[in-house]
Amino acid sequence: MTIAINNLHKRFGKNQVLKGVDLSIDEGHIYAILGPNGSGKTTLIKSILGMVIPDKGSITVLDRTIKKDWKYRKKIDYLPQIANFPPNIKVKELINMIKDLRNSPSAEKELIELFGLGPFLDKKLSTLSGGTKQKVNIVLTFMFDSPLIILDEPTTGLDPKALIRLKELIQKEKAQGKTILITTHIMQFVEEMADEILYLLEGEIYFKGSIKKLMEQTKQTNFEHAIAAITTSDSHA
Ligand SMILES: Nc1ncnc2c1ncn2[C@@H]1O[C@H](COP(=O)(O)OP(=O)(O)OP(=O)(O)O)[C@@H](O)[C@H]1O
Repeated sequence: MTIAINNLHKRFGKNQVLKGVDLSIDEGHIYAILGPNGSGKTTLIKSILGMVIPDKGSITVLDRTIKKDWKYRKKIDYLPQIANFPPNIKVKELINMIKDLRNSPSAEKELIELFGLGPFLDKKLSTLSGGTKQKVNIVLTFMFDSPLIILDEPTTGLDPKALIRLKELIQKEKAQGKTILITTHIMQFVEEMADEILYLLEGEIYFKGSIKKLMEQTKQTNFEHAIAAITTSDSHA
């Protein structure tokens, strides 16, 4: 099992965001973490990354309890929802900086080509468009070869060509046996990419299963409608 989460709780002040999340993630699949705005998707992801400290519960990543060992983070490639990099550095400086920090083999050249970033390498980050910045973030995420990939809203700002490239890239990683977690509000992306849906609601995993299972349980023929119908049907995990 790639990730095992038991009875995870997290509160910010009076806001109890996670109220006992139980979850197991198997190797080699693409999981879509879904749920309404503010349901705790990013909080769950950050807990797995050790960036949010849970109040209660346990998380193991690649068979290690994460509390005791931060080194597991080297095995995760993470694309944050909002990346805050220094605005005055150039794209190639940023790529080199991240390479130095990770000190692992990296394959940035092919990715720079894939997303047409060659002409932007000498440009400062502050001068890039939102979509171009996202392409840079995608390069930074995928240039390492980690068994676990976590993508928080990866499609933000991407044009159709870049979106196709991203989808191909994710499928390629899956074919290599990697485990991929994705949050997104783009249901077409989920329908095309996800093997399994994890639906967070009111601090718990409300539904876990394939798209087929979701359609059957909600008695819907359209995926977007099935997602919208989760809470009104008897789909509780
Ligand atoms: N560092 C923090 N301090 C205080 N509250 C926080 C913090 N991080 C998240 N929250 C709150 O926790 C709740 C869940 O936020 P989170 O970002 O995990 O939701 P989400 O499901 O990812 O939402 P979205 O779909 O809008 O991205 C929200 O009410 C948010 O305001």
